[in-house]
Amino acid sequence: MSADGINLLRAKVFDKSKWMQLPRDVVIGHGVIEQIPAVCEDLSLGDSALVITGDKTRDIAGKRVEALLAASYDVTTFAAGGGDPFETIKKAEAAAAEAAFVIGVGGGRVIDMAKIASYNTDRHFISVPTAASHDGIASSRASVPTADGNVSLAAEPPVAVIADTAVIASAPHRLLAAGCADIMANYTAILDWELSHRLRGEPLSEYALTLSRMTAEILFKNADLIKPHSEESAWIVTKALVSSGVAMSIAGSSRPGSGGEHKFSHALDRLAPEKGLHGEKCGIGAIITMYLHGGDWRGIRDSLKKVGAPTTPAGIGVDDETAVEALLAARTIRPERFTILDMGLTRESARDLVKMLYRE
Ligand SMILES: NC(=O)C1=CN([C@@H]2O[C@H](COP(=O)(O)OP(=O)(O)OC[C@H]3O[C@@H](n4cnc5c(N)ncnc54)[C@H](OP(=O)(O)O)[C@@H]3O)[C@@H](O)[C@H]2O)C=CC1
Ligand SMILES: O=C(CO)COP(=O)(O)O
Ligand SMILES: [Zn+2]
Repeated sequence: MSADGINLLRAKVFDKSKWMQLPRDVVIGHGVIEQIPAVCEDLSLGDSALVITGDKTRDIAGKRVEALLAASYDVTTFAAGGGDPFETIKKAEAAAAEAAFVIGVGGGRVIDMAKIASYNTDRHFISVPTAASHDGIASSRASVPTADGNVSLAAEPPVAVIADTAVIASAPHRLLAAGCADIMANYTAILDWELSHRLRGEPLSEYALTLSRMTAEILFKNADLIKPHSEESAWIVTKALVSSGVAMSIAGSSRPGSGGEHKFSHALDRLAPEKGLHGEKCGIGAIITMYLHGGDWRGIRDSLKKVGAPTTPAGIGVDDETAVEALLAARTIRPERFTILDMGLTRESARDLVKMLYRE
């Protein structure tokens, strides 16, 4: 099924896509997963819950969420495994239609699936991230891969975020570092947005832009504090990811957090599907787009190194020529989203950039 098809699945009573919807309860800390029943009660969400969770994350936290809710709610589980994402979303929607509210327990893919299923069935959605790997934790957008590159769809923002730092700190450090990289990419995303505003008259939200930049700045300043398997680090990064997601909800688009570096990442999703995490690819892309903007690309590279994120295509097992292809293909993904990569990049200049900027 296509991205257009998925929008047709939605038969809403009213259109909330232009509303600024933000989470009401944000609970971040050690052991807070145990507070899920209290949060559900606080929000009076109804008496039946659908838990959407992943293959690995079900054991990590999904089963615990099911057990905690079972005492007071009718609980059904939907396993969001692999396969065609739109087919899986369609099945998740059928399950969501039978429940009063939806809980997504997992990484970015699972959370996006849960928020689309919630949006298309008008159900409240609770976000329970098992990793601080992406800034979709609290946003009103969902990113779904298609043959033409990722599409960014309007989706249900979480009415609550419950982020247990004990769970998040136990995840492989690579996931946390990817979350840092996804946020550092905000720097170049907003430069692209400003460029498009100046050159093309694209509307700009000062609030969303400022929040996105401030979030990146705070993380940038705290990069030395980000350590593997530390709950303090999990707390710092998760708060930043929530804040970045709120910027997207304010803007009503992913513009504050997604520019040319994200298009590069989406191009790699197609050209080298099994290589690298979303945030890792965005961080690597941001080094080049920051250089092209004439900004502090070394600062981005050094901060990525500090938090333990890769800084070269080789760092995620991608060869230089594939990175060149991805830079060129990036422009064809969501061409309406103007970025620095639309400013005259050639194959020759892409090769020079990859050679110059991706030396260790
Ligand atoms: N909506 C938005 O605004 C945004 C959306 N995104 C989207 O998010 C996705 C990227 O998210 P990301 O989390 O990097 O990737 P995934 O959701 O694909 O997760 C990566 C892997 O990590 C596993 N995992 C998650 N938590 C843990 C844990 N605690 N311990 C061990 N393994 C764990 C997952 O398991 P499992 O198999 O259970 O899933 C999966 O195998 C992309 O699809 C991207 O487009 C990114 C940024 C913003
Ligand atoms: O990843 C995002 C922000 O970090 C948003 O995703 P898109 O690039 O698909 O809009
Ligand atoms: Zn991202």
